Amino acid sequence: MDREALFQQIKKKNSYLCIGLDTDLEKIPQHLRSTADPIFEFNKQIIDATHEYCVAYKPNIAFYEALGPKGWESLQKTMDYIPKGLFTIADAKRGDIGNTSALYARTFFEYFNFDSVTVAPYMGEDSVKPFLYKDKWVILLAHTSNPGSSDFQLIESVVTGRKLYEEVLLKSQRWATPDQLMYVVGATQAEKMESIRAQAPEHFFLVPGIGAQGGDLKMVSQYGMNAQCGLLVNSARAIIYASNGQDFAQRARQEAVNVRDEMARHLQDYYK
Ligand SMILES: O=C(O)c1cc(=O)[nH]c(=O)n1[C@@H]1O[C@H](COP(=O)(O)O)[C@@H](O)[C@H]1O
Repeated sequence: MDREALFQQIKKKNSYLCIGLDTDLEKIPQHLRSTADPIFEFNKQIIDATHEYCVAYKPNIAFYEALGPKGWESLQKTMDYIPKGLFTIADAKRGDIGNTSALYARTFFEYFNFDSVTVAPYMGEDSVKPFLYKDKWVILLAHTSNPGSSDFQLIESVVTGRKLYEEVLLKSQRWATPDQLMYVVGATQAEKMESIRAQAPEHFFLVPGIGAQGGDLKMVSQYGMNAQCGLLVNSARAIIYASNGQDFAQRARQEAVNVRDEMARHLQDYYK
């Protein structure tokens, strides 16, 4: 899916919500656990209940690979089930020497047919470039949402005066256009959103960290939006585990509607 098509989806649905399919056997409702494929059954019902209110789904690969071959099978079935027109993100945080990255890219783009994959920039250009496929996206970690993000990402270069995440933003823009490259910017970094947006004015940002991690959707939207929206804001646990009873899908839908309604207001404010 290209940038314009993504923007059209956002406008059509009045939403830039990405739902994280971080599906954990320990957390899904009891009544699903005896089904043949509880992970897929859960995802299927979540997708049915929420797909009208979001523009993207992001399965975090850890939840699937932890289950071995059965987990990969649940992932494949989930990918086949996600309706056409929704953007898909393999949250795999990969990146290795070139020939290995090329195989990771093949896994997620060719085998599973994801639109995008999250990639760690630490190993540099030759580890990222194999993920640059026609009509696919690299989503590069820039400033992440977790407490440890300050360990390395905020280290300032004595040569350039820039922080490491700022170097990532600056240098990687030479590797790919905003039609192929997005950045991960944590919602918990909302106070830096304005300056990050200034450093990457055109790119889409994948913004995880609202909901369970307490990030601020209003600030993210106010400072992060650009002319093509430029935001995919992710929420996983707060939506998919809104209830662990029989009503889990209905409650997930209600949470998704609530986030969508707030997003619709932010879009209206920006484009008025
Ligand atoms: O790349 C990511 O998606 C990601 C980057 C980041 O900085 N922080 C972050 O939480 N994530 C992912 O986003 C999801 C957040 O889930 P919730 O906190 O449950 O909404 C998890 O799958 C994380 O792995």
